[in-house]
Amino acid sequence: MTESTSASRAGEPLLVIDDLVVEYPAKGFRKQPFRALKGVSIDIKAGECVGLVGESGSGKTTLGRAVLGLAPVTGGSVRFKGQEIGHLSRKARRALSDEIQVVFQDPYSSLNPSLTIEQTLAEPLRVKKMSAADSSKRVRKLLDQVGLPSDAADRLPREFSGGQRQRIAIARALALSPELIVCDEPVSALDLSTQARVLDLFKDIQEETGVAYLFVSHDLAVVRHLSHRVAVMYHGEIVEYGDGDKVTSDPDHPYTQRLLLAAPVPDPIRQEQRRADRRRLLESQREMELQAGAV
Ligand SMILES: Nc1ncnc2c1ncn2[C@@H]1O[C@H](COP(=O)(O)OP(=O)(O)OP(=O)(O)O)[C@@H](O)[C@H]1O
Repeated sequence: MTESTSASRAGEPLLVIDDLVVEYPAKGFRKQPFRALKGVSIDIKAGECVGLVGESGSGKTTLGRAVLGLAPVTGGSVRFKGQEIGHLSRKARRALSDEIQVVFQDPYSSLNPSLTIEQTLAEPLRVKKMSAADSSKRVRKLLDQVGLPSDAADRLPREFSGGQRQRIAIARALALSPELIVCDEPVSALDLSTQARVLDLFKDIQEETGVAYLFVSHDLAVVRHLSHRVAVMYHGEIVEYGDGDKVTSDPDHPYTQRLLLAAPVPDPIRQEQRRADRRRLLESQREMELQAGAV
């Protein structure tokens, strides 16, 4: 970090994304670069969970990748603790991995099938030159933190269910005590009851460690569970951003209202009411568009 950036940004949130533009280069049938993020601004404070919702293709994963220094940033900035991280070399990115970690969607492909759980969790510790005894202690502590028995250490990923594998992935992300974890749809591949338990685990871990999350999901109900603030993304732009309860229960933007009404609810009568509300909302939006001559 340069002195000038750290001094001039004193007191700013942990992560500040400011007017971020990401463009994927032209390739194959695409003759022009594709602008996946069109001037996105959000911030995350230490210990906070910011949920990022939007439909498939809206740019959520691209934003998560930008925070990990893995997206082709062409404008704006991503600052972590005052340091610009949008354009890091591979070496600088590796150094930052102590502080920013990631949990991916697929618990089946994100763990190396030939490594025991102990080897998986000890890998980042070994890179940090932790002694074998300390590493073994840390692995037991991590397993305990994510609710797995210590004898899980000697087993292989294939011996675990999807939910348990996601717990192992979370333990791996926690190994170096990061300050921020990018969670990219971490419960989408799990059944509903397992989702709820893993979401509770994310919440407990945040309370215990003070880690911050950028929590990406297409599902408003999922981000509602643990987000202090929620950002809604639509076609590469943030269309609504604010208090988590407000955005997920009484949103202002028509796109968020549509997302909310599209989310299934277990009660069939409420579900039918939602369908009717959704139809009315779509009709009134269509009318407004016609009046404005937009269609
Ligand atoms: N490597 C890439 N090269 C070119 N275009 C890409 C690349 N990755 C993503 N895109 C495009 O950028 C847009 C945003 O994709 P992104 O994966 O960020 O969306 P998303 O909201 O995370 O969707 P999903 O939930 O389906 O993963 C999409 O139109 C996608 O096709």
